[in-house]
Amino acid sequence: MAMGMRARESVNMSEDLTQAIAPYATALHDASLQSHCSSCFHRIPAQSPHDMSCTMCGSVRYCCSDCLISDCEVHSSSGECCFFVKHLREASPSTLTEETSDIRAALRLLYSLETRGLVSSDSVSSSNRIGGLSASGIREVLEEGGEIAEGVLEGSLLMLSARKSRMKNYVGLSNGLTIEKVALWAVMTNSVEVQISEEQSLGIAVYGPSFSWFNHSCCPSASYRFVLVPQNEGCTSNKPESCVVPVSKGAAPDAWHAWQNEEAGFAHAQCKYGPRVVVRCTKPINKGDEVFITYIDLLQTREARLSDLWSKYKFICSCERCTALPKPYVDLILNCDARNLKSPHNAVTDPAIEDLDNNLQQAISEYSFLDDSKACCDVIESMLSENLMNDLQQEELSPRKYILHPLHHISVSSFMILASAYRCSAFKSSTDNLHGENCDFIFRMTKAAAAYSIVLAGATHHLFLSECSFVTLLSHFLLSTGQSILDFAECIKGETRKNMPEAIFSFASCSTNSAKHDSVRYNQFRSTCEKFGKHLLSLSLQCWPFLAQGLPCLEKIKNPIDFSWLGPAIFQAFQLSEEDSFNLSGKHAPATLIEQQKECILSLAVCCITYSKYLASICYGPEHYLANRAKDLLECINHVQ
Ligand SMILES: C[S@@+](CC[C@H](N)C(=O)[O-])C[C@H]1O[C@@H](n2cnc3c(N)ncnc32)[C@H](O)[C@@H]1O
Repeated sequence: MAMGMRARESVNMSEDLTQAIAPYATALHDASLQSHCSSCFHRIPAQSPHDMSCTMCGSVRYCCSDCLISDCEVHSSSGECCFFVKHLREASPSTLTEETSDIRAALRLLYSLETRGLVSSDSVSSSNRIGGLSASGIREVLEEGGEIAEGVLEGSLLMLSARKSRMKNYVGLSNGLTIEKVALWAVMTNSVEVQISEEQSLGIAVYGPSFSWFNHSCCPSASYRFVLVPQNEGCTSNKPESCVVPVSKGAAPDAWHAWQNEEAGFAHAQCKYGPRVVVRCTKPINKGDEVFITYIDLLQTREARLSDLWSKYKFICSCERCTALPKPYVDLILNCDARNLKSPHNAVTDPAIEDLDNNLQQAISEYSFLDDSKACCDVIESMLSENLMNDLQQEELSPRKYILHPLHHISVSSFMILASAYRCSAFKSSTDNLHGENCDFIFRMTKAAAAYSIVLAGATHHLFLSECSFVTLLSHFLLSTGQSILDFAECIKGETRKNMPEAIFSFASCSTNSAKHDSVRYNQFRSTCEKFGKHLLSLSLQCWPFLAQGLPCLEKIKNPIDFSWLGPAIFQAFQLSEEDSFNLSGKHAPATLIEQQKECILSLAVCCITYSKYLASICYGPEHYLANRAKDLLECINHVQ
């Protein structure tokens, strides 16, 4: 038996499908515990006169007395407070570095459900559900063993020990399951990362059926965003009617009971201040169709997506994208050797790709654990120099084992890491550069960051034109591309331009007033995206040779926005003018920095940011942090001009 959500009526893209849903339980990540309020998730200002912390464990902080009062019962009675005290006292130094938000959210969830009488051991045993939330896959994960199973076993023991002092009686289930294991697994498979700014996610939240019953698809029709309740204002629910209703594949009396409970306001009573989630439609949806969100990164091959979903959730995805035959264009292209670009349908997966993937993973871990961005860039660039195609004609004869092209998943992931690592190097260097000795180094790092982020955004845009669920990723990448190009424009601003004729965009965009009924017609959306694409293309034609110069891997890429130079099997996105086609042949644009190119670099930044703002308003609404950040950047540019 499984639950899902379907549309009550036909919905256009860019409409909110749900009201702001309050969480069942939340937990800040360990890294945010000292900087953010454990109740409302707002940042606690330095030296705030209202700031308070738990006097028992000292591990959670609150921004004001209202937040403390609303959270202290669940913090202490769930066992979270005791968990902090015991965990900090008894844990070995190695386990202290492990993230504990899953365990704390599970303690809180269990306490909230138990106090509402929503947990009975019989129903948990028979339905693999707790408080209406699915815990399906728990038997498989424990039988299979491995890291995740160990996490569930160890975490549930810590939960048990934290709850013991307050528990009236121990609840065991059949087959060695305990209520703690089920609650922890339910958190692992139903919780979402709470992201409210471009910084790292703050923590996790578990919502009731009205959010947790949305199933996954690799070509989803909806996205979600978080809304923090304004400080000191409890959330009053004046709820507009939701556009989705549950659908049950089989009889599910317990699940329906939980649904009715949530409808009656259980969650609001529990988490007065916690982050709300809103689901929004990113594609037109017909009445009665199931609505899907995504649980994973969509820019992966089918094999990687299936493996991700199996290891984290224990299900095999059978969505449209995973089962389509022949495979969809994006999946063919993400996974084929450059020599097979002419007939990607016939390509077979070469085992040599695993070595490249391992190299990449190794470089990523060096970057994230050792914070060594230089070593990371060296490893990835040397892999790309060896394996990224030079010229398609010659590659056909090449005896090399595997040849990458710029739309291959290894290349796209490499661009993503390089864009971030170069930006980080430039940033570190500029903060150390008080006397201006590193100017040349900073210039090179900033230019590399801008160039790699343009090709990342260009490759994602190309894939998005044939699979529009990449829209959310594209809006994020375009914003960071715009920011990287702006950093570079700042570096070369010596003789700043006076005007930017290419930067004036007059495309339809979302209204900035309401989040609910901003619906956009799909055809209008497609044509706006194509216009933005053409702008990106014409600007990149002028400045790409200069940006890629000195970066051997990028010099192989003739144009980072339109990839038709890769051959006729590559989906051609734009109707190119003769002049553009001539420029794309790579024989034309100069590789030195001339005045016109400087203008064009800034215009490219403006175009990326404006495009990102448009897409973010569609996916998340005009008040989302992404759209707001884009607005701020555009205002800043206008101000400087
Ligand atoms: C957040 S819940 C979604 C609602 C769930 N179907 C239920 O019955 O409550 C996540 C769980 O739903 C199941 N699920 C979600 N998407 C699925 C899909 N596309 N195919 C099969 N199972 C899926 C998995 O068991 C997953 O762990």
